[in-house]
Amino acid sequence: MLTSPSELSDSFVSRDPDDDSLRLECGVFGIYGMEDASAVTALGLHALQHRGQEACGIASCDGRRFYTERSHGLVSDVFTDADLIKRLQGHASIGHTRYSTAGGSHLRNVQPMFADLDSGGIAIAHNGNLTNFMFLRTKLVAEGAIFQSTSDSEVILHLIARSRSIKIIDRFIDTLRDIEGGYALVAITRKGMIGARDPLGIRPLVIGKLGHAYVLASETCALDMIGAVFVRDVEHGEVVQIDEDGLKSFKPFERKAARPCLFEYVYFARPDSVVNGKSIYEVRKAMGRQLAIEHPADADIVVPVPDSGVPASLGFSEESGLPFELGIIRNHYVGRTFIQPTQNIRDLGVRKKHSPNRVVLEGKKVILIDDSIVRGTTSVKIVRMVRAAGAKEVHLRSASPPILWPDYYGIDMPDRAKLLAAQHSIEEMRQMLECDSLGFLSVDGLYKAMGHDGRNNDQPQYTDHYFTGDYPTRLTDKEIAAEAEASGQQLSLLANTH
Ligand SMILES: O=P(O)(O)OC[C@H]1O[C@H](OP(=O)(O)OP(=O)(O)O)[C@H](O)[C@@H]1O
Ligand SMILES: NC(=O)CC[C@H](N)C(=O)O
Ligand SMILES: [Mg+2]
Repeated sequence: MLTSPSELSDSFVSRDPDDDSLRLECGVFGIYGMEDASAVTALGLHALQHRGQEACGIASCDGRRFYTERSHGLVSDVFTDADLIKRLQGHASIGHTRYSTAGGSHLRNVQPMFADLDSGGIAIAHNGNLTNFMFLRTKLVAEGAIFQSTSDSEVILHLIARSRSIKIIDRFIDTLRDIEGGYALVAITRKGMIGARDPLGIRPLVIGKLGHAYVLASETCALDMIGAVFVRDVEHGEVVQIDEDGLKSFKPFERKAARPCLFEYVYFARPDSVVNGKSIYEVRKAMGRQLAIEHPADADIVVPVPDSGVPASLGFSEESGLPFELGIIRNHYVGRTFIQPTQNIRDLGVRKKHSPNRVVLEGKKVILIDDSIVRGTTSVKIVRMVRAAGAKEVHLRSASPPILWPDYYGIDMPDRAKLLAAQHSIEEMRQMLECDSLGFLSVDGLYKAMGHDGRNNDQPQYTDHYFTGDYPTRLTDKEIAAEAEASGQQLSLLANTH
């Protein structure tokens, strides 16, 4: 008998049991008008690897036929050989690095996804998460649609296929009118490339140029990687169509103020990227400076929890005048499939990702800075480790506010029951994390670091729902999820595909 978990729990992804940290989302890349476009895409995906390490894929088109390759694993493991351009031919190509947020970690959910339309083929790659995907999928299946995956992104293909509009761009726009949530999309057809960003600009997408070729990418670091110049961000709610006549822009939605995701700035984006005109590195340093103003401590050194705690620690050190020291060393070669056969080995495994630098820590009063505390798993390990290495005091600081609410727009966050700050007071957390003091950047402080006077509560400049519970869109699926779960509804009876 075929059995599978319901789609609600199909977002299962095998994790290293010690790896409870926040997970990434996805990266998208596209290039149109370049010979051997797939090779450039592979390069671009290398720069977007930090956004998703579960799987990756590339699709290309030579104007007539489409070619795709999708696989589990890292870009450097999957797209290695020189034959790539023979297998994935053409002047147009898109790529994806995935960390699943809807649909499990199965090969059938890996992107780009391809569909044959009556008007020709289309391949699509999606970063983000649709908040009404269950609703749409249920409706489509009732109408006879046959889904090949359990990913939210496939809904987009079905809607494009069913649109009655003639031109592909209109079919695309019809689809965007039906979907809710966060998305940065890139797609190729036989004639060109399309890019789109959700009406609030929750997920990022930029436009670049490499010679005459147009490039679309989640982050500017992918443009830097291939030597492309940055042209501009795709605007919130904007759809761009790129073909041999150049780039056309469409703004099909009722104009709303943008609300990009603050977590891109706190954690996701690479420090060398510029997102919506702001340097990630600079704003993270500013978060650290603001944190030093809000939560100073009588200490000797400022130590980052690498990697993403580093820029904030530099800012904290600058503002406080305390020296910045690398008191914890991060091992970059730790695989995520480490198998721990016994508890003993598991305990040793605590050090596999981070190790204390005893020379720096011994006898010191340490300010330990991380960008965020989600479940607290990283923090408790590291505080203990720093103390065991001889630190006299450990003052833990988070360069973002307490995370109280989960995300539904493409970030894999645990539900409220597992979010440390949603369950405990600051003092309770301090005790659980075994630190001498604990401080979080305030919400207004975070907005100040982003260059504002504070949060504009009437019209927040960003989406900050994980800190405030103020979700910027409808959460249609969440509303129907409880009902679906109660009735034991399953999206797919196919247990897995390899
Ligand atoms: O409270 P927790 O549930 O442990 O999650 C929070 C941690 O997860 C993230 O780091 P991660 O290890 O994912 O990546 P990084 O090396 O880029 O900082 C984040 O930077 C925190 O360190
Ligand atoms: N995190 C993401 O952006 C993932 C994209 C899409 N929701 C998927 O699960 O494949
Ligand atoms: Mg970290």
